Amino acid sequence: AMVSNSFIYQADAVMFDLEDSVILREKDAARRLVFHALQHPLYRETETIVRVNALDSIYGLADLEAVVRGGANIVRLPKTDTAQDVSDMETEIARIEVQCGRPLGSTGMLAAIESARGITQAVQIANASARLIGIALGAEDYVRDLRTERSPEGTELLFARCSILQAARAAGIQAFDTVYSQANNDAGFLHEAAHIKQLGFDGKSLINPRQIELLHNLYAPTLAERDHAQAVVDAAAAAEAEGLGVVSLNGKMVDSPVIERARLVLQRAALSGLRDE
Ligand SMILES: CC(=O)SCCNC(=O)CCNC(=O)[C@H](O)C(C)(C)COP(=O)(O)OP(=O)(O)OC[C@H]1O[C@@H](n2cnc3c(N)ncnc32)[C@H](O)[C@@H]1OP(=O)(O)O
Ligand SMILES: O=C([O-])CC(=O)C(=O)O
Ligand SMILES: [Mg+2]
Repeated sequence: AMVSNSFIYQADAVMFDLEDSVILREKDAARRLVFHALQHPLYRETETIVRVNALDSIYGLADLEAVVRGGANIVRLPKTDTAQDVSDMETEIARIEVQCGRPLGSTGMLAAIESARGITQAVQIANASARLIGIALGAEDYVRDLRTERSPEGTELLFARCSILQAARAAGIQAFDTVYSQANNDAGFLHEAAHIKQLGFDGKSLINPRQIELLHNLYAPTLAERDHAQAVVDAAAAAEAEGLGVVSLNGKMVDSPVIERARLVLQRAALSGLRDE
């Protein structure tokens, strides 16, 4: 049921999971279901990501064949520990693209880091392939590896989150935060989401449709913020036309970091709309 209607919820992307939310005896059925969903006309307008099983499992290669042939936009690698994991997956994706006649390089990749070993390798992982659109944290597996559990403050995840952000930004790709597992705890979700937005993450994996609007609303600027950003971008354009590097807007200096931030606000307004004051 979820596969047949998840496009209606207006998430930024829909991620089908073949890995840890699918029990072993359903792996083949799930793969077939996802293969067909990817080709359904109703998913054409949606960015599709599929989390496949790792290549060193007995399901990984079959998953990848179905997902690339089905035309997924992005393959999510679970439990990425090394840059080699990314390269191995990329080699197989390229082979399948050629074999099935898809343009070489058309399938993107997103590497989830879910272990202490992976976090130590975050920089190498983030630079392992030109196909990588981003890297992500998988916190449930990560805290298991650390021998702790998740807390509301997320102290135990701070090092991993900062490592992922640093590595992603240095590589020029996106950084995505992990799931918040309590689907009915809106306050807890919002607390964590505000924290990861402040750290600099581009977004977050969600497990339940109720979390979509909460996250969009958090990332969406207010009308005042959007208008201010527009004024900054307009002032910058006027300054550039006059050959000036720095300009003042209502007495405040507007230079290139301020302009970049204003562009991000406008981008988020376009993606997520506006939130109430
Ligand atoms: C550690 C990890 O690996 S996490 C990543 C893998 N796991 C997942 O992705 C889990 C996906 N999410 C879920 O299975 C469920 O949302 C749960 C188990 C967390 C909560 O289940 P429920 O309490 O039954 O969900 P809820 O009652 O809110 O569902 C409401 C509606 O949303 C739909 N829905 C719920 N979750 C999703 C989802 N992730 N994607 C699409 N639709 C969904 C339900 O089918 C239901 O639709 P309906 O009203 O048409 O019947
Ligand atoms: O990647 C995620 O956010 C979900 C996951 O597998 C984990 O937390 O271990
Ligand atoms: Mg995991």
